[in-house]
Amino acid sequence: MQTAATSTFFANPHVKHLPGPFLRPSPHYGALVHLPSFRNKTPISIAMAASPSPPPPLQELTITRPDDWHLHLREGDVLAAVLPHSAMHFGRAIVMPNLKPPVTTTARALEYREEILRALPPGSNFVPLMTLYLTDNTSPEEIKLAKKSGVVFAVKLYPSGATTNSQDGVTDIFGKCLPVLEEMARQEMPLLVHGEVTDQHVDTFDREKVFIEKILAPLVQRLPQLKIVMEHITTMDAVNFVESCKEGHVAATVTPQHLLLNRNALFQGGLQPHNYCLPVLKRETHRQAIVSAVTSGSKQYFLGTDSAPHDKRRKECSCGCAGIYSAPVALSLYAKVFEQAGALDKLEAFTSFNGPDFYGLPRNTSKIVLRKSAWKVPDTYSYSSGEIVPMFTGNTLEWLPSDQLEE
Ligand SMILES: NC(=O)N[C@@H](CC(=O)O)C(=O)O
Ligand SMILES: [Zn+2]
Ligand SMILES: [Zn+2]
Repeated sequence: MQTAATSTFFANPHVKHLPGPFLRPSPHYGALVHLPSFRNKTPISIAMAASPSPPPPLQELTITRPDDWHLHLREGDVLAAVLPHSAMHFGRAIVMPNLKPPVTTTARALEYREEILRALPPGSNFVPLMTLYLTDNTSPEEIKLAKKSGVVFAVKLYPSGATTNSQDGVTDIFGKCLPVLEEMARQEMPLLVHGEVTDQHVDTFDREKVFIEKILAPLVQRLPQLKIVMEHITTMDAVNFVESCKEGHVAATVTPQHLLLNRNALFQGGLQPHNYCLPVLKRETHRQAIVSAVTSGSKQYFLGTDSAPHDKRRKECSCGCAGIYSAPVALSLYAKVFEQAGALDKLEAFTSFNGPDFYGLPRNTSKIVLRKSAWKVPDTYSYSSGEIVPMFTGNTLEWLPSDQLEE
């Protein structure tokens, strides 16, 4: 048992009564399930435990193929290792630009896009949606180029020092970036925000709330036409802020960890580096506010895993880095959250409609199936220079996503 939240992880008072034409018995329960093998890219089989008797109702859920609106793919051997996990189930992903060095120009975004396309498994239709990393020196001209390229879909604001590879980020948004932001508003290029202040005097757990007060609220006032996505929201304050803004202008992505875990998960039985991400997990009341918000059916929230792979050695050390690798488990976990809230009928809008609608992109036309079928998360995924530990490592999850259905 890894976290506080897992104690209720499989308790599910709603599932027997779920309505909806998309739910039907699955013939696959209790069979061998196929999981991707990281090392050799061929499927491996994991034998599942026999179901207790009487077995629970068997179900499957068919939804429009989801997209991931916040994803870290990295480069080189890590990219090659993690990309298949996203490409298997997601149609598109907004790819974060916080590489070393960061993706600050359209020319670099085009190169990075090519590298991603080359690393895709054969036959994959996955589409990377590229982003630029905003700096104090980004020019309005660069925004025009980005828009014209047709492959850059957003610009990312990292307050300098706020998170992984943010040292080249913005030091003074109002002092240095207003002309660029005005150009983005003109070009309808969304601003994606890591919403935390970096002032060391501000308590870590308050950094999102203070960012909203000091930066985000004044920014929305100043540039009401700029589309803004508050990424990976973690607090009730963020929910209240998003909902105080106009639908279609301000939205938020939500990660599986901020829906399923509270800050106890960082300390459960000892320090848990694989539950450490930024913004850091918050107290239970905040988690509940976020769950209520995303399961309400509001169009202002959409799926963004913030899947952020780091080598095991860089997580399990004296100064571990921030980021949770969730790509292989994210869809199972989102389904779990909506199921626990009795809101599985709202899952598809969150995973597959609200994101493209906000970005002004078409929704995917193909479908995927989520089967109510237990599967075990691998302990680690090996790659050529190390290992990556996934979220909920070694745990058994339900809602196994299956391959693409015909269009
Ligand atoms: N979320 C994280 O904890 N880490 C992300 C950066 C980010 O999204 O802030 C990473 O790139 O590792
Ligand atoms: Zn971030
Ligand atoms: Zn991120």
